[in-house]
Amino acid sequence: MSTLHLEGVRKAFGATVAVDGVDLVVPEGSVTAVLGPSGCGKTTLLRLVAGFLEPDAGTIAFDDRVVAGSGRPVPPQQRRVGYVPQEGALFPHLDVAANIAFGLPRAQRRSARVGDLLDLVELPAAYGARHPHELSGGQQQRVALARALAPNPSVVLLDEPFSSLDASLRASTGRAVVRALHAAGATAVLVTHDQDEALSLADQVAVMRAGRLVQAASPHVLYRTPADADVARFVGGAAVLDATVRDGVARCALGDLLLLEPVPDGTAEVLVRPEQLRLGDDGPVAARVVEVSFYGHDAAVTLDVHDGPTVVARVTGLDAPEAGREVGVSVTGRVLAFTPR
Ligand SMILES: Nc1ncnc2c1ncn2[C@@H]1O[C@H](COP(=O)(O)OP(=O)(O)OP(=O)(O)O)[C@@H](O)[C@H]1O
Repeated sequence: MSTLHLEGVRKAFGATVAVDGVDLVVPEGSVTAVLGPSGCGKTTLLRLVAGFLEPDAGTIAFDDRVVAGSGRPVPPQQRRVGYVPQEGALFPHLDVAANIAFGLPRAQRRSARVGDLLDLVELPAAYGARHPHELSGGQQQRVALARALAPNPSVVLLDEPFSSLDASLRASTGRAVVRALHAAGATAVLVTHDQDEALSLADQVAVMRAGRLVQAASPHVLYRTPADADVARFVGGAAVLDATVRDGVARCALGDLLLLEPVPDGTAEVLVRPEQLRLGDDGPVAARVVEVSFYGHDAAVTLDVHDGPTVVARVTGLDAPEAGREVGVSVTGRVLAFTPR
């Protein structure tokens, strides 16, 4: 496996700049999720790494081996890239073992490697004799990963691999796939527009917007210190409130809040996450509960702050108030402020 380096990578289709000067490093043996809304350039980025497209500018390298951007590009079949598409694209007429072995040199096709790969993706060896239509969608995606890992690729690329699965299968398949990637020591890029998937599965999340890479960081850092208010809103629930900052304190509709990182005095926007809001009778800010989405383990409570905006609090299911109630709101922990650009 290799460390993947992208430097100044650009790709336009006519007047549409799909990928606009992207710099990104995916360290060897780690998983990076590329996260962004539809049309922001995620798939184009993946296709550039795979070699299905050539960049207009910039370089792509696997360790110090430049595969695009300097002289003749290395063709896809010589890049040693494993590709897992949205729906497994398994060969329906071949059994699972033959599907996995397809990517191996002929001499190795009957070796124990197929069994090892089934084991790696946590499927029983007996499944080798099944055909794809005898597997669930999640199992098919695991086979697709096993096939991609079979020839020991330098980099594994996964293009929205769980999007066709229902919610419960998506989470468990995602975890199994990431365990298999880590066990194989794979360097992987996972494209997704699902923030929960990106935060819960990846070592690094790279957020794209309109072709540009806006921030690449660990899930924890991204959630806690997003680069700007738009990233904050895109990654997790967020209330972004107008504020006035003075001496490290932001005054806003939710009271006087301490800042996580200093910003200059003056106008700013502050980020308050739903789980930072506490509801009770004695909170300093008065609000009315307008809606409660109850999920059992927790609940999303929509609040109309008196003389202020509508915000959402996330509380444990046991603490969920009833709609129509008047509550007092307080904010726990420090908040991040963004100054106007
Ligand atoms: N072959 C192409 N010809 C022309 N325009 C293209 C081509 N491929 C992509 N684009 C455009 O480039 C932009 C980025 O597309 P891309 O498929 O990379 O986005 P995406 O983030 O993967 O979107 P989605 O989540 O919907 O798959 C879009 O505006 C798209 O219309």
